[in-house]
Amino acid sequence: MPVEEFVAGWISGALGLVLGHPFDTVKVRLQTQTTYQGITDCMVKIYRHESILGFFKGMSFPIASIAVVNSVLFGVYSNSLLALTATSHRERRAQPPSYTHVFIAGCAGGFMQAYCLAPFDLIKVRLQNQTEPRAKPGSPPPRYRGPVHCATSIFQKEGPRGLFRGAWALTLRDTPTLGIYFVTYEALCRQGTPEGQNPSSSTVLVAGGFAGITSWITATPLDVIKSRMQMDGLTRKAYQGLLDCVVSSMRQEGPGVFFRGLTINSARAFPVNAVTFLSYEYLLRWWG
Ligand SMILES: C[N+](C)(C)CCCC[C@H](N)C(=O)O
Repeated sequence: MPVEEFVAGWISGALGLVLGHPFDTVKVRLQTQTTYQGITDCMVKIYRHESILGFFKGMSFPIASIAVVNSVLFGVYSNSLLALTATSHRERRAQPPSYTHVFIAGCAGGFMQAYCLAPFDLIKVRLQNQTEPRAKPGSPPPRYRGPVHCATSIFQKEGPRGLFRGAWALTLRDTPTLGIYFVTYEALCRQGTPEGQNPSSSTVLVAGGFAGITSWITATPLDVIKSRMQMDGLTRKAYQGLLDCVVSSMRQEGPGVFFRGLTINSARAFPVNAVTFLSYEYLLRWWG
């Protein structure tokens, strides 16, 4: 099994992640808290109360976990294509796989990475939702002191299954939308590149950026549900399950609730995925 794809997936994912984390914090807050009027209000409040560090809450853990998550996504994707089409990544420019194969391989990668991502994403969301300023003398300490403390408290209070809270919503969110992600990337790359050649850097940046946007647009409704399920059970249990979360969110807040965080998700998705695909392509070319 070729491993370059796993390593390239990890490095490129980490680069994209740092760039996109501040957007991600704003998004999670908008989706799960009602105290903010919109993106700007949320950004100003985070900055005032929590300083610039507020935007980077919960980042150290995703950086570590992206090693697993992105390498699983890209590694499984590329190896599934190898199984489906019998072509390695080097041969795929000359013999491009069909979009159906790209979609299936993308879904396979998405499904596998969702399970690895679930506990890490849960911890990220819980930490991002802590609004207490850091280390202010006299103020009550936040519920979780950091990622490890967060993981152990969830484990103790909610059991091992607690670490997989929201995992179903996450799998449903990621399986089809990562299929869409790779299909968009491939389609845009092919359109901007003469046959048989490697796409140029600018083509890769644009194709990667739009792949991120289309994938996030389609993922946002389930992203809202996923974040809410992950926060559920912290103080009291509000939802009976995934469907109940969909129905009660819709009843209480109207259909617009499913698009919370869409603008910020898209704004974040372009740079993050442009950088992810550019570094992924270059690392693979560099390794021959
Ligand atoms: C499928 N879904 C849109 C949910 C995620 C796509 C992940 C791509 C990239 N790691 C990012 O964080 O943007």
